[in-house]
Amino acid sequence: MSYKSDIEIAQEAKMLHIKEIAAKLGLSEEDIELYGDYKAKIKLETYQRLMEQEKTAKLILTTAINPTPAGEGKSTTTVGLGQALNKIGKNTAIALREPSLGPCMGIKGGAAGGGYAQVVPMEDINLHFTGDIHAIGIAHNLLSAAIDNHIKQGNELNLDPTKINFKRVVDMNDRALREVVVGLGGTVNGQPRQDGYMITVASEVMAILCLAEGILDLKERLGKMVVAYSYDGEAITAKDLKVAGAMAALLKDAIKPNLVQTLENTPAFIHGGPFANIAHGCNSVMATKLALKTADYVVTEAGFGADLGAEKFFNIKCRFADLAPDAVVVVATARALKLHGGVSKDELNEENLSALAAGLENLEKHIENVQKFGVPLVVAINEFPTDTEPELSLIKERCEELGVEVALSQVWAKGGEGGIKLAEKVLELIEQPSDFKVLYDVEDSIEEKIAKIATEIYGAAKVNFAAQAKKDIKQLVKDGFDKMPICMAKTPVSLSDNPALKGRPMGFEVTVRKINVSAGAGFLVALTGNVMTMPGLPKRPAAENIDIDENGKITGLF
Ligand SMILES: Nc1ncnc2c1ncn2[C@@H]1O[C@H](COP(=O)(O)OP(=O)(O)O)[C@@H](O)[C@H]1O
Ligand SMILES: O=COP(=O)(O)O
Repeated sequence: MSYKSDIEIAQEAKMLHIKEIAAKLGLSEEDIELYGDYKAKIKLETYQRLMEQEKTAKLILTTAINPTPAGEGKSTTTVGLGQALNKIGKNTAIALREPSLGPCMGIKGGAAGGGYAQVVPMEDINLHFTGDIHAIGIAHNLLSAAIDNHIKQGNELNLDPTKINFKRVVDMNDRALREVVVGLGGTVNGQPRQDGYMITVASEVMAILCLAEGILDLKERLGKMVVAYSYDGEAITAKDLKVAGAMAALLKDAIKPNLVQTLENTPAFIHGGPFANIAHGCNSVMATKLALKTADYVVTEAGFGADLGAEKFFNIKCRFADLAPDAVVVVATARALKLHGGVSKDELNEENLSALAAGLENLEKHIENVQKFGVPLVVAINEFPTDTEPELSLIKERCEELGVEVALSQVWAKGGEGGIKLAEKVLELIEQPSDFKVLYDVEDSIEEKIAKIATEIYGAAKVNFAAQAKKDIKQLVKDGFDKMPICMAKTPVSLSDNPALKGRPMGFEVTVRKINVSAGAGFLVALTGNVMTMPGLPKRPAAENIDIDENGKITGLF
């Protein structure tokens, strides 16, 4: 059976003018800054005014099991559930992250949902959108330039060029930039040193934009960014380099959340785009709080599986922003469960009940993990065209055996109509008490916090700290940075730090090789495995399928 592509469906959308979408949320034309007819930013003064209101909506988080590289449908389910709730008369908004151009041009494709559950205009959203990620990149690279310029201009801060832990960024998957040498060409060009590039969404500036609540908070956080150490081991910050103000100025528009709509005209706040394997993987606090103040129900998502995005949503975003989710949707797919049951990537479309049954252990662990945070949950079986009835029934039956709510979600194929059963289950859950609690106390030691996440959420038997990680901990304690939440940098395809361990690995050990401080974001990043901060393009990049005609119509973007 042939299906319309995402972009074909999106280009047929009957969009309302963004003023009408804003009006659905009680926002007037004075509250928004138009970016054409279908995109807008919310003014900061509107944000401040709304934050003074008592009202707050019910908050639903969409997470998933450990995904295949293509993703299992969190964004799609978030959009579809938002559409379904509106279809049954609930005033609902969604809050998503904005796509990075790297995956768009690489393997993943867009992050605007899929099928009949997409945000639109998807070409704009997936390409430059309102320029936020470009602004984040240039603010980040201003700081990089300031570091090398400081060394060139006399190095008053006694900065040790071998202790710069701040790479440059670009919003593209470009493995050739992972390790570079800068400052070549003689002293006129500065002092040669090894450097490298990360993908922009891995920048701490992105995390800061997603956690800040206004310009002054943004500027203060930017100033706290630790970018290097002096020869006598003192932390050197963006404020020491005197560029925090300029960085904040470059972000004056990026800090404002974006408003667009879904295919069924559900309001969608899209703002910030950190990945969940190398950063905290959640859209901005400001966008989420705007949605909570203007709608009655808010559906938001966190990246990759519940061991990454959801864990960080609970332990970092909710902790900092004083949020308490009322329900969680755990997206599961037959294809990902078969992968966890041992099926190879190119056989995922064939029915395999024994592999599916084996792979269900991954879903079971994620169910247990979400339950540790005290929030009611429902499993959404995201139906793919290749799924068979026996496969879908097997997943449903296991959930029922576990005493867990479960609903078949057909939002990709049917839009909101395909999510009504899921929406009804979510509404039932929301009536139950939610006893949300974080997993650890920030006052615990760094080792204890990391061990808690690895053993409780991943199922690890033990955590090993490499020599460098132990050195990092000593420095972090000396600098007073040890009482912060932890942002684990780990592979998304396994509960463990080993991509090869599928299903529900047991008895494994997690090794933390390095720990960086994101002092502006307010968390520590614990690096495991060989997590890439600069992905590479695949053999056949998605970019090869993208084109534009003489009328500006884009094709091949998915
Ligand atoms: N039920 C489905 N059937 C077919 N394709 C789907 C379905 N759900 C999602 N997709 C596609 O899979 C990819 C990943 O979906 P997405 O919602 O972005 O996942 P995630 O947010 O978990 O990464 C997208 O290309 C999307 O169009
Ligand atoms: O950070 C990763 O996000 P997705 O799960 O949406 O790819």
